[in-house]
Amino acid sequence: MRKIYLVGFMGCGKSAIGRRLSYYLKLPYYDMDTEIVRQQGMSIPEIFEAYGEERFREIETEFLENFRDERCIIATGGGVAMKEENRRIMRRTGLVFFLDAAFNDIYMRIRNDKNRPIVRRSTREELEELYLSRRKYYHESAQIQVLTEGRSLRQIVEYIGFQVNRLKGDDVKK
Ligand SMILES: Nc1ncnc2c1ncn2[C@@H]1O[C@H](COP(=O)(O)OP(=O)(O)O)[C@@H](O)[C@H]1O
Ligand SMILES: O=C(O)C1=C[C@@H](OP(=O)(O)O)[C@@H](O)[C@H](O)C1
Ligand SMILES: [Mg+2]
Repeated sequence: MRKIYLVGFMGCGKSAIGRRLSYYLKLPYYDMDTEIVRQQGMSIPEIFEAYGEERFREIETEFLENFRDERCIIATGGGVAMKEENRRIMRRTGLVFFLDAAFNDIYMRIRNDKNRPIVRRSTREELEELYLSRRKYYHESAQIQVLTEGRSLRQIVEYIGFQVNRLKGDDVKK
């Protein structure tokens, strides 16, 4: 059962695109953060505060391991692709898209967001450093890179939809 995973840095559009792609491809959609918040009965900042980031990372892996075998779209959180185990699970069970966006655009979108604890605790410089250090892992996890700069959500959805249909049933590089 092949899933469609969206990976990339905070604010690259995983959640917004996942939701729209779900209508476009007529597939169920799940946002990992939303699912984890529901499971835990706490917001993301509350989980970070109460259990620490490490425990949040374990919860993410547990989610990927245990999620039902269903053809669906999953928007990951921006840190999910950092763990080798997570990358392995995603590539084994689906097609992974890296939504690549420019740091300046990302920063404008996330800088005032109170719901992202990493943004709250970091300076712009620290976030840019994190953005640069994480790129390698987004590349490693994804079979397909999507350049989103200067593109509307609709254009990105249509492009991903096209790639999904093109690759249907094909064996992509694991
Ligand atoms: N290509 C884009 N064009 C316009 N707005 C975008 C684009 N990508 C993301 N956004 C907007 O940026 C904000 C953050 O996106 P979001 O989907 O929450 O990112 P992520 O889930 O990757 O952290 C949302 O308001 C979203 O609509
Ligand atoms: O990049 C990260 O480490 C995180 C990204 C967030 O998801 P988004 O990428 O949807 O913002 C959320 O999982 C959490 O705040 C940690
Ligand atoms: Mg999101």
